[in-house]
Amino acid sequence: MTDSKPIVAVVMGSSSDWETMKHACDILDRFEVPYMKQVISAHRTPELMAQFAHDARGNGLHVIIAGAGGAAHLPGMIAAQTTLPVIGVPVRSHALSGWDSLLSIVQMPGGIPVATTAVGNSGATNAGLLAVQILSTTDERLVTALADYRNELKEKVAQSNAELV
Ligand SMILES: Nc1c(C(=O)O)ncn1[C@@H]1O[C@H](COP(=O)(O)O)[C@@H](O)[C@H]1O
Repeated sequence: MTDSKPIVAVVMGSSSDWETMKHACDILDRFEVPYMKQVISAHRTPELMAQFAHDARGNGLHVIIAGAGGAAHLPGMIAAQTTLPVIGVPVRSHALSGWDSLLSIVQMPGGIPVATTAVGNSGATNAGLLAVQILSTTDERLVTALADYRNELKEKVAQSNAELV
């Protein structure tokens, strides 16, 4: 994380979600996007969640990434209280392998969107990338950095094909 004022927040329902949510932070680190990370729970800390959501735009945030598992109400409840874009990451649950997390996040009522990713680590990676892509609409440095990232993906595929023969 850089020392600049955070423009992305990565929040999660429990510290047990960190193993997943760190993948979003890895992307933000790579693209040198300043971010904050915090455990906030709609269930366990409802007042903190409401305060965070209400203050988010005024505090300079541009995008919120919210990860939660099980009855994953956190992304939707934050989205209900801010007009910033909210990206929801369904964390894989033990009991139901993340189906519960996914369905809790994805089925938002019309009017209050949450951009929902895939379950688990690659979902968190994509949440980080989607945040960077949103920020890139007003930041040319990120446009170039995203193009470099896509080229690296192509090179990795070419490399894996070279190793197949
Ligand atoms: N889904 C939520 C919310 C919420 O949505 O506000 N708060 C905690 N949790 C989830 O409970 C799971 C188990 O948490 P613990 O490991 O702390 O028992 C975590 O995946 C967390 O995201």
